[in-house]
This record gives sequence, structure tokens and C-alpha cells, in this order.
Amino acid sequence: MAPYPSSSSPDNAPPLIELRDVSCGYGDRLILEKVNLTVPRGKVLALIGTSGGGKTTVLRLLGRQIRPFAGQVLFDGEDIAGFDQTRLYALRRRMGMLFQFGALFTDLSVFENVAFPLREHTELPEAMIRDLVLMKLNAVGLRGARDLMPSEVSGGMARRVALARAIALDPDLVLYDEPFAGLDPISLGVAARLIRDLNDALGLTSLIVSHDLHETFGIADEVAMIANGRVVAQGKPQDLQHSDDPLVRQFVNAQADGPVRFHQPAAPVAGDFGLAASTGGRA
Ligand SMILES: Nc1ncnc2c1ncn2[C@@H]1O[C@H](COP(=O)(O)OP(=O)(O)OP(=O)(O)O)[C@@H](O)[C@H]1O
Repeated sequence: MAPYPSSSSPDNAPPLIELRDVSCGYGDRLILEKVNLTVPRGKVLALIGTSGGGKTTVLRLLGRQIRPFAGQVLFDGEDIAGFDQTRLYALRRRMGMLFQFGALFTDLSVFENVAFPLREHTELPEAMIRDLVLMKLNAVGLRGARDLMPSEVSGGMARRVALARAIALDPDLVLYDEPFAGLDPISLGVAARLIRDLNDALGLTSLIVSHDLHETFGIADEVAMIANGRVVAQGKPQDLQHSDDPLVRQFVNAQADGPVRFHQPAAPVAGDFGLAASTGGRA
């Protein structure tokens, strides 16, 4: 796929998001260790890496669903750790989220799905809600589908409705977690192009977590790769494609063997399979 022209944000604009030396995890299990990551303003950044590497965890840090053990998560230059409930609410309003499979409300029409965040978070009059919803649906090519129910639209269309809903409140940042999962190649191409076009037309910043390297490399301004709890590379798609780093090469070339761990850390195999006796206690 031909690379898309980069968005109009100047390259020296301060980043919208920065993770500085962030370590975090669940319980006492460390998932990310001293991670540094920059999401440039106005750009599309793709976050790639092995399953279980911590990509979704990064999204949770940004919405402050979880807090780091150490380090800072900066949004627009401010550490979000100290935000009280009011500021946290305001922060989350500045983020649109599109999670795997979009999860539309099945008992609401396409129109009402997109209207939902506007009704929840604003006091706008009905006429304005209508105009905003139709504008967003038009942006994803589905103004004509406003009266359909989710059960009446295809998977690709449902994803686009979810995208219209994610941008309903005109966020600064849109977080996509596996936006292409389960789509056929044509719908996938449409969804990818839409993410890029909306980013540029609406002046958004987009962070995409995806395993679909072909599509994400085609639309991203930058790609960051997470492996073994760290960001091991961040750069332009072509930089990662031609990287000499063995970790990056293993992932980008889909090689089973290499420095990326296949096994989650675990106790020795012998203990789990009752082999201790037959191996004389060796693992
Ligand atoms: N709520 C949780 N409680 C405990 N452990 C969790 C929780 N959420 C995720 N984990 C663990 O944290 C690690 C990172 O998970 P995360 O979902 O961030 O990875 P990922 O890179 O997004 O994976 P995938 O590509 O498979 O979606 C995994 O080992 C996972 O088992």
C-alpha cells in the first residue's frame, strides 16, 4: 500500500502523550518496565508487539483505568496521576475509544448509538444532536444507514458506526484496540483508510493497537513495538521494516524463533507435569 501523506501537524509540535519511565503491572506482576513512549500530536501511531506484551495495558494507563507503579503518564504535558475526578472525567471526554468489535448497543438504532455519548455527556438541544450525529455518520459513509438496527448492518459497517460514536464528542485522541479484528480484507482496507482520513480531516491524534502489520504500517506515521515489557523500537514504518534489531526483525518478519519470548514466565515444567520423580527432581 502506498504510504499516506502525513497529517498537517508540524513535526516540532509538543507530543500529545508521553510515557516517561513507566513501570506498571497487575498485582505484583510487572508487565511494563521503564517504558518510554511518545504519541506525536496530530499523527497516527501504531502500537505493535506480541500477544500479552502490554499494548492494551498502555491504553488503560492513558485512560487512568490503571496507574503506574513508577514513572509518569503525561497528557498534553500534564501528569494525569494527580487528576481529581472532575479532571479525570474531562480527560476521558477528550479520548474516543474504539475497542475490538465495536460493541454497539444492540437495542439502539445506528443513529441512537452515535447519539448516545452526546446525550450522556452534553446538554445539547435535539436539533444539534441530530446534526452532529448525521455529520459523524456522513464522515464514515453511513448517513443513509441511520435508521438501521445493529443486527441489520454488516461487521464492517458496525465498525464504522462504532468509529462515528468514538468521534461523536470531537475527541483530541482516539484509541483503537484491534480495530481490524474479524474484518474481511476489503472492509479492513476501508476501515484503515477511514482511520487515517478522519485523523487528518478532524485534526485528531490516533493510537492504534493492532496485529495487522500490513494495514497499520500502511497508514501509521510512526510505529512503536512493545516486547518483553519494553518499547524496543519507535520510528517510521519503513525504519522498522528495515530495522537490524533482532527483536523487530523477528516480529515484522513473523519468525517463530528469536529474542521475543514464546513462553510466559512460569515455574519449571517438571512441577506442573509431575515429572519431578521420574527425572530425579530435575526440571
Ligand atoms: N486485569 C488484569 N489482571 C491481571 N493481569 C492482566 C490483566 N489484564 C492483562 N493482564 C496481563 O497483562 C499482560 C499484558 O496484557 P495486555 O492485554 O496489555 O497485552 P496485549 O499486548 O494487549 O495482548 P494482546 O495482543 O493479546 O491483546 C498479559 O500477560 C495479561 O495476562
